[in-house]
Amino acid sequence: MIIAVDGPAASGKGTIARALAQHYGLPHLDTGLLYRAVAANVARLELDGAIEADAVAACDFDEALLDDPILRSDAIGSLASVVSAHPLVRAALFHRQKRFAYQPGGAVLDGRDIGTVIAPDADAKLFIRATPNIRAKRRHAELRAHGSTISLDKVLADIRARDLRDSTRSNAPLVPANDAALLDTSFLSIEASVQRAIAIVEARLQA
Ligand SMILES: Nc1ncnc2c1ncn2[C@@H]1O[C@H](COP(=O)(O)OP(=O)(O)OP(=O)(O)O)[C@@H](O)[C@H]1O
Ligand SMILES: Nc1ccn([C@@H]2O[C@H](COP(=O)(O)O)[C@@H](O)[C@H]2O)c(=O)n1
Repeated sequence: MIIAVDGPAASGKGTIARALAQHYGLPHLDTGLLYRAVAANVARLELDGAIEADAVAACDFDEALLDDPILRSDAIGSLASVVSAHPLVRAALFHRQKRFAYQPGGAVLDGRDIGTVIAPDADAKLFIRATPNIRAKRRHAELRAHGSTISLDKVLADIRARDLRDSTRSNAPLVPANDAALLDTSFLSIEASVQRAIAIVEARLQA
């Protein structure tokens, strides 16, 4: 079974995807981490992420980078959204994601284009939403808990900029797949969001 979980920054898709993976005993891939690793590599090599050739040169990153806490920073999230707009960067990461999705037994993937591009025939597709203000508050609390001193206003501005960039790029934009179930977590607890997500998957499996 393949479960695709998409949605904008800090909507809760990763939290839900991890819980679904645990519930169904499936492996999980946070595809945003791959783009964040490219961004961190761009920064490390002092390249310009807005230049496609520079971003492509950073796609060959060390696997250990995926565990580096630097990937969780707000700045790397924003740079990831810049490098991810380049078609050749998306092409460089495409097969890895596809292989993960179509491995024997299935998988859960979360990102921006899982239901539309990576696994268009996924058994269940969820598109997770929450208001920008609520997403910013959640992400701000998370960053602060990890020692960041970033302001809530800056987090909100970055989330709005990222939403715009991710949803208006020409290649694999952030849009719900036609057959995705929409789940707004704005006024749901994590527990309630996960229960709704499981109910959606169950309904899809029985359809
Ligand atoms: N329903 C919820 N209620 C309160 N907090 C939540 C809820 N869902 C997620 N969170 C918290 O919000 C933050 C962002 O959630 P999460 O990392 O799952 O979002 P995401 O969409 O995967 O973000 P990213 O943009 O990094 O991919 C985390 O700190 C998480 O614990
Ligand atoms: N399937 C994906 C996943 C992510 N991106 C881009 O990466 C940025 C960081 O992603 P997070 O999920 O870790 O926030 C995101 O803003 C997207 O630009 C993507 O394009 N496709």
